[in-house]
Amino acid sequence: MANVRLSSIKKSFGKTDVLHGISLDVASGEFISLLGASGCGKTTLLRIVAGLESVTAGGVEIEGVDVTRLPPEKRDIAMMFQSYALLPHLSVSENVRFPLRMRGIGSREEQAEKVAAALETVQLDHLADRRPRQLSGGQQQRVALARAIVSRPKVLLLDEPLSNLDARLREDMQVELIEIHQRLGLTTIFVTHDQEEALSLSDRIVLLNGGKIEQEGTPAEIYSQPETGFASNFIGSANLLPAEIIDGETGPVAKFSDGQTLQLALEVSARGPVTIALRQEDLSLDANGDGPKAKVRTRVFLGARNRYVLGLAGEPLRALTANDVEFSAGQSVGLSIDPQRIRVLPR
Ligand SMILES: Nc1ncnc2c1ncn2[C@@H]1O[C@H](COP(=O)(O)OP(=O)(O)OP(=O)(O)O)[C@@H](O)[C@H]1O
Repeated sequence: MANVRLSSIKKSFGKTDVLHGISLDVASGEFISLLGASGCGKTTLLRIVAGLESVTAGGVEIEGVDVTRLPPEKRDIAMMFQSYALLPHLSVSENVRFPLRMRGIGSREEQAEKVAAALETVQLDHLADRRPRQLSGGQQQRVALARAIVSRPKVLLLDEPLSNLDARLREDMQVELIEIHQRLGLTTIFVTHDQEEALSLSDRIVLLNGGKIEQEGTPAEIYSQPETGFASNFIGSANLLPAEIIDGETGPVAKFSDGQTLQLALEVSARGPVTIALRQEDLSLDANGDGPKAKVRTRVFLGARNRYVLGLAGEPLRALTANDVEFSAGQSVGLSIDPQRIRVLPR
């Protein structure tokens, strides 16, 4: 049974349609990410699951029970936001106990046991008596996480919970979230606009675009088989180039507007106008390469890598290389790419 089932959810605010019919099953114990650009409706969808927002049409089921009209406290879910809103006058353990108290779950002793277990899960048991202001941002984040998991909700909803943390802490918390999820097996819906975060954390990614599901699949599927230009560009920020597929001497080739061609995999059956998606990290540059020639426009030094911006058939083309690959502006370089890594998308 699906743990969470969303059926044809629509949401409008006044005359603005924000969600256009979202259907989604989340399996028990699954970690799913709602990924998309700002304004695509991720938070609205999460708030609908939580019961903080009503639907305009459609329904929400949790473990087979229709909860569409139930208030948040009757849904057995927990939500953690970007701003974690701890109560400043309460200690860490009192903050974590708060949802148990509000819902009258268990005796005082049972509550204390649950609080201790939740604090241990997020490795904060030694700071139980501190006040929030005596903690670092990352520690406060963990208190909020402990508070969210203390009642072992059926569904854990996380809305960009790591976006206030600096890069290093964020990576640590990502690893911690994965471990906690593995240990507790909570069904989790995670909202993010960060593709790397979605790729590294999720069992499944649901890519949203303008209030609709653009594509869903495992991180590997979404990364290596994007089905649309939007998906290719959003995940791994691919280069999207207009081209025409024609039959070359050794199978299909993509012909660009300047007449240059790029070899495609033999099994590509499309012919005619298409969009070719080339990932930045899949392109190799070689001064003497025999692939299509592109002209170097700029180089951006990224530390471990270089990003080159080149021009191919009048279109900008970005390529990531090792940091010791040196070309100068204006230089013409040959491109090569494994034909299997080239995605052909309908135009
Ligand atoms: N209460 C509201 N009243 C009117 N419009 C709203 C309301 N809440 C959200 N919206 C609009 O709905 C759209 C989707 O908002 P939502 O917050 O769900 O997007 P999001 O994908 O989570 O974006 P972000 O990553 O920026 O939070 C936006 O255009 C937003 O302005």
